[in-house]
Amino acid sequence: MSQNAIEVNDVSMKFNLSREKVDSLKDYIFKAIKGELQYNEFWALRDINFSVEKGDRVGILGLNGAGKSTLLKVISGVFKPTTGSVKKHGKMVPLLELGAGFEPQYTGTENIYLYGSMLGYTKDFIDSKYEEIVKFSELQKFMDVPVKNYSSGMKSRLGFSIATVVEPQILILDEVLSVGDAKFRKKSEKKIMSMFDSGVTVLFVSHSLEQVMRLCNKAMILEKGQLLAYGDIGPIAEQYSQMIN
Ligand SMILES: Nc1ncnc2c1ncn2[C@@H]1O[C@H](COP(=O)(O)OP(=O)(O)OP(=O)(O)O)[C@@H](O)[C@H]1O
Repeated sequence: MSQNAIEVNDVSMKFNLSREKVDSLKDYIFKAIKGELQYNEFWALRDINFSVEKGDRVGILGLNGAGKSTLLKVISGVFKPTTGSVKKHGKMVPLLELGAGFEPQYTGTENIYLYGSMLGYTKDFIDSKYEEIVKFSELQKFMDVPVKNYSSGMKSRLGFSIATVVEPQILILDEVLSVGDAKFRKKSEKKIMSMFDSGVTVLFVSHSLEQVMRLCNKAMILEKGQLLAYGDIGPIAEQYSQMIN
C-alpha cells in the first residue's frame, strides 16, 4: 500500500490566451473556421513534482496568479494537465468554487439533489443527509426559493454544507474557509477541523499565512507556475513571510 495520498508527476498546464480583437461572435467563428485565430501560449504551471503523504495537511502559498487554483483544479480532475500526471489514493472531495454548479432557476432543495449527484452522491445518500445539510446551511426558510434569489454568501453556505456532508480521505480546499459571514466562517472552520481530526489528507489554498500555520503541518510556495519550495510548515512559512515583506 502506498503511503502517498497524492502524487504529482511532471505536471505542466498551458492556456491559450486569444490575441485577437474580435468584434462579434460571427467574426470569431469565421476566424476560427479559417484557422486565423492567434493565441499566446501561457504556462500557468511548469514541471511540478511532489507527493503528499497520507494524513499530511499541506498549505499552498503564493501571490495572485502563481497557479494555486490551477494546481488544485488539475489535482481534482477539473483540468487535464497539458503534460504529466496525477495519482490519487483515496476518496477525494474538492471544495473549489462552491455552488458554481447550481442551477439558478431551481430551488435550494432541488439544487441539493442536483449538486449532490454532481459530487457523486446517490439519491438514497442525499435523502439520508438532507436534514443535516439544510440544518448546517441555516437556510431552512429558503429551501423552496430559487437559488437565483440567494445572495452569494447563501449560495456558498449551501455549497459548503452539501460538499462537506461526506467523510473524504482527501480534502481539497480553495479559499473556502472565507465563505459566508463571520459566524458561518467560524462554523465552517470548526467543521473542517473535525475532518482534520479524523486523519484526512488536505491540500489547502489560503491567502492567510496565519491560517495556513494554524491548520497545516507542511506547505509549498508557488511562484509564476513553478514550485519554489516544499517542506515542513516552519521553514516554509518563514521563507514566505520574507517574500511578502
Ligand atoms: N481558464 C483559464 N484560461 C486562461 N488563463 C487562465 C485560466 N485559469 C487560470 N489562468 C491563468 O493562470 C494563472 C494562474 O491562475 P490561478 O487562478 O491558478 O492563480 P492563483 O495562484 O490561484 O491566484 P489567486 O491568488 O489570484 O487566486 C493566471 O495568470 C491566470 O490568469
